[in-house]
Amino acid sequence: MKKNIVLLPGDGIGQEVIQSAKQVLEALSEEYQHTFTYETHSIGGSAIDEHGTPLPEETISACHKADAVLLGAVGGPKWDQNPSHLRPEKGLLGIRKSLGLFANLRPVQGFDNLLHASPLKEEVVKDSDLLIVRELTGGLYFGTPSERSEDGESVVDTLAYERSEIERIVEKAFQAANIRRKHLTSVDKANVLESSKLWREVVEEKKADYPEVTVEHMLVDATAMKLITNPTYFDVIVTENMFGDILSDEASVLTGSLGMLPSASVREDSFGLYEPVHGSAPDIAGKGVANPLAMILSAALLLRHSFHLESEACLIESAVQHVLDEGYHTADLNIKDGQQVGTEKMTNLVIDYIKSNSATNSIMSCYA
Ligand SMILES: NC(=O)C1=CN([C@@H]2O[C@H](COP(=O)(O)OP(=O)(O)OC[C@H]3O[C@@H](n4cnc5c(N)ncnc54)[C@H](O)[C@@H]3O)[C@@H](O)[C@H]2O)C=CC1
Ligand SMILES: CC(C)CC(=O)C(=O)O
Ligand SMILES: [Mg+2]
Repeated sequence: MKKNIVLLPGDGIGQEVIQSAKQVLEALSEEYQHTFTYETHSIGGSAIDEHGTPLPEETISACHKADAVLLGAVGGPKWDQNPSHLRPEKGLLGIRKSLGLFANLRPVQGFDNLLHASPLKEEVVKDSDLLIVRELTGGLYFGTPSERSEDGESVVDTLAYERSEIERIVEKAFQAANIRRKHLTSVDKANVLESSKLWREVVEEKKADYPEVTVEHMLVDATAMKLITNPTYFDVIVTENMFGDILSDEASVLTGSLGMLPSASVREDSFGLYEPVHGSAPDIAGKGVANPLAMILSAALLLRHSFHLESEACLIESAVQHVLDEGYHTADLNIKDGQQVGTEKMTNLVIDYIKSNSATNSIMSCYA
């Protein structure tokens, strides 16, 4: 298979973990004789430094031509205080919007050997396996006006949705629930927000199309509590952009680290931009200690969703599981036993497993 992948390393540890994902893809494509070509473009703070804008035209145009995109992370203290039109986040929000990536799929699946890495009790975390379907191109992060008054004394942000935007994300969530455990939790704040009332209406309308899926509505504050007290309760969660952003960082606690959560930002066709849930982690950037597994698992999602390479995706996931089972872990994972390794060593361990198991590829673990 011949495919062109655009790499957007971004800032901080984005620059480090994207190299890990690329190396894993290179090893895998060699084993399976695929021809993947890579083009690297800038986004975020590093793009401001190089081009004076967080989202250069050439980055946008390369992404539109690509078969899939891998993104590291953007932002950092150097740029975060800039005027809003220069904020690196505009670069990330901008590329998601430009590519029409309205759905962000965030699978949260614990690995057996990381049960102790979570600060939560093992019996609470065990068997948690959920999917957060986050609306990605609307809601509070995109609504206008979003500004500060001239005197600086008042501010406004806007949470706006069109019915059609809610319909398409809710449809995605029903589809996902239908092929998983058929339990959909729609999360909102309908006791306060108009947008949530319309959201509920749409979910209620759509459920007739999926009679086998059990649907419920849950307020976001209660969901935040239940997510860490009874995570196995959840199968698929669908929610507004900012709620999904916050709940997924919270859900990462179930897996032991934010460095373990991959994501796929997708639309109706098979194109996608794949990005870890975490940010640029300026506190550890440049030290060679970042956990590359969220980024590597995002590459697995790319292979599965955009290229339909299920065996290859599963091999990456099996490799991650195997390396963790062997006791290797990066510093973010609070594990007493086992061996702590840096980004490069962790990446090489994953690659070693891929190289020695591509012929037999016993599928040990796959995200739905
Ligand atoms: N998708 C993106 O590009 C995102 C960008 N950001 C940006 O990243 C910058 C830093 O934001 P923070 O709030 O600190 O969030 P963050 O996700 O970068 O880091 C939060 C904490 O988790 C740790 N962490 C995150 N990923 C890790 C990994 N792979 N391995 C080991 N430890 C990891 C960090 O060291 C830090 O202690 C800001 O500029 C923010 O705007 C934040 C979230 C998402
Ligand atoms: C710019 C932010 C919305 C990035 C972020 O935190 C995320 O997408 O998870
Ligand atoms: Mg986030």
